[in-house]
Amino acid sequence: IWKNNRGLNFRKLNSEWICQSSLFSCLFVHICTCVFLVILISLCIRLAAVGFLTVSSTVTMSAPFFLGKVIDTIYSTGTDIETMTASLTSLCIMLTGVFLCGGAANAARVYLMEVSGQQIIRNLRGSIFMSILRQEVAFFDKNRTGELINRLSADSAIVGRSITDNLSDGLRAVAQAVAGVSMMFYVSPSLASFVLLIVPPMAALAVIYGRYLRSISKRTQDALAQATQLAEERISNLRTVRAFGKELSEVNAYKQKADFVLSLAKKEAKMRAGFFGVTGLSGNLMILSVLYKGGLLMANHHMTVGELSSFLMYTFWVGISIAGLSSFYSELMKGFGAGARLWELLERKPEFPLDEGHVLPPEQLKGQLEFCNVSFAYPTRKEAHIFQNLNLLVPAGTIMAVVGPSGSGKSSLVSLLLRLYDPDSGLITIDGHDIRDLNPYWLRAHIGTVSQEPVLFSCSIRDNIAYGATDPDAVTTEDIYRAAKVANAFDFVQRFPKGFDTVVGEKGVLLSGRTLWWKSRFYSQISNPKILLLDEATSALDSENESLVQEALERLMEGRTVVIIAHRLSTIKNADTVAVLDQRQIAECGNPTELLSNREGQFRKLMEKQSHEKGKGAEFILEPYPQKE
Ligand SMILES: Nc1ncnc2c1ncn2[C@@H]1O[C@H](COP(=O)(O)OP(=O)(O)OP(=O)(O)O)[C@@H](O)[C@H]1O
Repeated sequence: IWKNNRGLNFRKLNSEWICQSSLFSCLFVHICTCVFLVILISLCIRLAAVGFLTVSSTVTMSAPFFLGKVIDTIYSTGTDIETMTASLTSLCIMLTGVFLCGGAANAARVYLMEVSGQQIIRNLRGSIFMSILRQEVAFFDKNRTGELINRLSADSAIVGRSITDNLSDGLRAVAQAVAGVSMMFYVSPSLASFVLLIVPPMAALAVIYGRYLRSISKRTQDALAQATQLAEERISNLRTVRAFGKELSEVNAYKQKADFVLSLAKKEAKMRAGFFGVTGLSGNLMILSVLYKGGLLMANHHMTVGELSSFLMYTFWVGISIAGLSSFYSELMKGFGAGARLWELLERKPEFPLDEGHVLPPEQLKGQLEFCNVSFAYPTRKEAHIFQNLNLLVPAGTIMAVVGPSGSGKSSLVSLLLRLYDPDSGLITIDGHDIRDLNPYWLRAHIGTVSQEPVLFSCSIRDNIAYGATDPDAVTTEDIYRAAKVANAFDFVQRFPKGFDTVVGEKGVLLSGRTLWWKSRFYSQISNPKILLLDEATSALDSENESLVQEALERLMEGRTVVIIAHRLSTIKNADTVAVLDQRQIAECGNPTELLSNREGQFRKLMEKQSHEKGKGAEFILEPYPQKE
């Protein structure tokens, strides 16, 4: 306002504007404060965890030094029982206090790391889920559901664990190894240099092992994703599996996939066993060499018994830390292996961004649809062209029926209009605007679809209906009842004991099959779209339901641009125009009665074929074909 209205008289600003702007600034400040606090708290949690880690590691690593002092006290005080008791008591009381602090710090560290680890996994899963849902439809043609679910659940858990709990344990092992080695040098530099000769060969072994583990972990997660993919597909299509009696062969197929996972796990186990065997052996060799060389140093009075004991304990601790480090390294490499695909998924930019850089058309939508020289092939089957230079115009407010043989591309037209795919060349426009320039959310909100395979989510019928609205929370019960009445389904749903609160099962199977799927999907046209795409809308209905739905459809089609994709005469009887799809183009387009009167025409032949299939003669088509008034 300051920039654009320099001549603005501030006295003229009304109090409502001032109230609103101060409300917005308050809200803005509140949001900023909340975000800042959340960041501060999570930072504090991590800092506190690191603090507790430092305290617990310092206490742990100082223990051998003080225990060595206790031993030396025992030796130096000789046989004077009273002095020894006094010295030992004070030393032990002091050390018990220190150890208590160390124990408490360790418990706090484990708790904090566990909590922040779970937070990281939650955030990771949220980001992956968002990244999956943002991808274009063609991505889901190439990547199967089961595989993606495996990435979301199993892979993210492995990656999360490897960078949280594991990282905390790894940091602790590093801190303790560094402190232990330093103390070993402090207690006896010559003994330390001798013992640590074993480290370089162990490090080389660890690098080789890490590389192997990383690649095998990637292969294992891929194999697991394939097994999950098979299971997901078969479980979600259980009725087909049961109908063909394929349970046993499917179990065998799954077992084969699981066997492959097992064989990879066995390879990993062999490698792990070898590595941990070698690290265990080297730990014992270190202890042995300490005793050997340390014994000699003691004999030459270069070391006291307390120093040797401290050194021995440090060697134990360093050994344990190295074992911890190798398991940290293994888990980290496993995490990297499992994470490779996750990063790909997180990094992947969808081919059509959901909302960036798009505009809303300035004027009110009328609903004219046009395909201009459209050529298209599915990204997974680039060689099979679905359309080549296809042209089609659907004037605003008219009803166009698209017919054609199976596989001619009728449903593909709908997919292109919804911008689930982009054409390879040519233009698709709505009111003259290229749909690629329009905001996809806006586009889909103004196009209502009733698809061949409508799906219900496993929640109440009420929630399923509200799902179609732009803001489901704003949908009132009256809106839901109205949508159901328009769809001729109000009485039908009210007959359920819980009415609109009836929870439907997976894919709506708790209700009476496909009839309800279709109807319920239809309720979701609650957003009152200007353009309706009906894909095989009534193909799954019995005659009673078909007439109910037909009646509802007729009511709904009023004043909208409608594209009906159907084979049936009954479903296209209201059409103003019929377009026949064949050979990747529109073969015929015109008034249905005129098209039917052409005996050599494609539409006539299609309809004749259908009426013969129904056991009726060709006359059937011409005689009762309803004339639109
Ligand atoms: N996602 C996809 N990926 C690759 N090919 C596809 C995809 N969807 C459909 N097809 C293929 O595109 C062609 C046209 O399919 P489409 O479903 O549009 O035809 P249709 O005329 O609606 O068929 P029907 O009447 O049998 O439903 C078919 O050969 C089909 O196998």
